[in-house]
Amino acid sequence: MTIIAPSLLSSDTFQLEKQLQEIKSAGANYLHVDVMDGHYVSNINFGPKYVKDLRPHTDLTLDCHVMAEQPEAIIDSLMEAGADIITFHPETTRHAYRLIEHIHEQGKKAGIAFDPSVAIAAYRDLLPLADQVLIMTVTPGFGGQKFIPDMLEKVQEVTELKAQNYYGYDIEVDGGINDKTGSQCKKSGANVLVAGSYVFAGSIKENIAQLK
Ligand SMILES: O=C(CO)[C@@H](O)[C@H](O)COP(=O)(O)O
Repeated sequence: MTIIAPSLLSSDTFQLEKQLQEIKSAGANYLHVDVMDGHYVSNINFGPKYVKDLRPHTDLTLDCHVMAEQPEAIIDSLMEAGADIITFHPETTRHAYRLIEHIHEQGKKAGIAFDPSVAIAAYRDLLPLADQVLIMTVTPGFGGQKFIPDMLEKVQEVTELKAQNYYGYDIEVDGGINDKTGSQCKKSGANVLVAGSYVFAGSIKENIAQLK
């Protein structure tokens, strides 16, 4: 089954309640929430307060992608606010292994995210612990960017490592995902598709059906 994770970044804040219902009835599974700090990436958007406010309005899995330096400073607040999955970039913290353990101790799922410039080999030792591996298919920071086809090799690499070692992680892709690139990613092994601009432009129902 393909898990569909519409990205909150592309939603219309003033239509959010309606759009949350639309994505849910169209079959979305997660709501992907980008948490940015203006340092690791140059954009700033949602934080723990937003996640806390959002939580009573949706039963979709809140899939928080933390794009921040020293993610340990914000992760506890996100988990307390109701985040279900916390994914961070391992190069942003000194003790990534410990941080995954800490997320698990709070009963949450932990993901590791790979910027297009970061090799899987650099964080190979984290793979057995991860519930989710996020392959960024654009440089993180903004919605509406063009998919980087070379990242399909990275998706294949984590797919092979998963099969060879019986790892349990989901493989998520994020950035420039639409019906065509989503299909390529699925063929390469991805089972979680994050999509922002594609889902929220036009008919949410049809767009999610295409992704599925
Ligand atoms: O993490 C990010 C951007 O850094 C994403 O989650 C975007 O929100 C994806 O937007 P589209 O590329 O699908 O428009």
